[in-house]
Amino acid sequence: MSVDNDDLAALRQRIDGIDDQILELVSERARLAEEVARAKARRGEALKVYRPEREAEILRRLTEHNRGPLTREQVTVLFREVMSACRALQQPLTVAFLGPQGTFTEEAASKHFGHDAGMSPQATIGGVFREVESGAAHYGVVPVENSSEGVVSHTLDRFLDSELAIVGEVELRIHHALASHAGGLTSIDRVYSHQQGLSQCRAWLETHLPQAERHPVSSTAEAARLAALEPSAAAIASEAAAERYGVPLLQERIEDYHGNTTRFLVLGYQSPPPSGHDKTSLVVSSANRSGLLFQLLEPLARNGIDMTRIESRPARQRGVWEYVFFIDILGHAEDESLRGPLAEMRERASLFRILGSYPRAI
Ligand SMILES: O=C(O)C(=O)Cc1ccccc1
Repeated sequence: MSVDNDDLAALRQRIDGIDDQILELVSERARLAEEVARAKARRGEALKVYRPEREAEILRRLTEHNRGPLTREQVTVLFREVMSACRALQQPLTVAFLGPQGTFTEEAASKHFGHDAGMSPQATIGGVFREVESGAAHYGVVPVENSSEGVVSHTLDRFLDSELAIVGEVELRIHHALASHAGGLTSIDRVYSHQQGLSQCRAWLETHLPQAERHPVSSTAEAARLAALEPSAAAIASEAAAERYGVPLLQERIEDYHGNTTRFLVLGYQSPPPSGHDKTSLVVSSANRSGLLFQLLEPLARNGIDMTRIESRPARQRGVWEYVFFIDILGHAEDESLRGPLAEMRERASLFRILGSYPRAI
């Protein structure tokens, strides 16, 4: 054996030794999680397996301590999986998401909860809300806005008649692929995708598939499922969805904007306590008179509170040309700095509801 081979064998042996230590430590962490569950049971306390603020704190601390060579994202993925496996030992979580399998929402849900959560696909966004409202799922994940295309209005509208709270947010880079059994672009006569997928690839479609009809369907994965059945149809979906439904890829990365990102919300019953890096989502409305939106927002401006989003939607139950505003601000509703301004807004508004305070996406 050459010296080089001896060196390699020694390095591999060290790696084996480290793997044994990692396994030992991860097992110890898992045993502690089980211990917490037993201690809570003895005291008759409700077991709260998923604590978004605690998980966010852990990830923030670890990524701050990280000195490389693994990236911040890699460290986050590893530890999310460790936490997911430990949580599953305490109690299996069920997470409803906009399905079928292979949607971007499923990817967002796995990114957030890790692969040890039980995933429950729903055909519609409304179905995800219902599944959590009825208690059939512990949490739900739905798309809410895209960096280039704006809001998923159905998600916002659904909040107006739901008691659910926002307990977290997830951001995901989105790459779209065109998948089809057609031999080439010229033989495609229809394109299926979620409305957001069609919009995010509008310019590409106009250039490359001007002849094809656009068919919005309930999700990109549903589009891939349909394209698998029709040889002259194509789907705009993720590469993973195309693979799952057995549809060949014709073109990758067809999104019009580099950096295309979608934000998803995690739905649950109760917002978590402050993590130190939080966001708060509100829905507000006031009578339709000039200057009232300004008055509603003035306490935020006066107190230097950062607003990251404002979206207006028709307030259907309140009459024609009445609007509600969905507002995101930085901070937690329980933070001292937010309490006063929020109380002032509440006084000025005809409708005021805090949808949730939750850790900002990492
Ligand atoms: O249809 C999906 O896969 C979704 O999860 C909704 C969506 C569609 C397009 C971009 C991001 C999310």
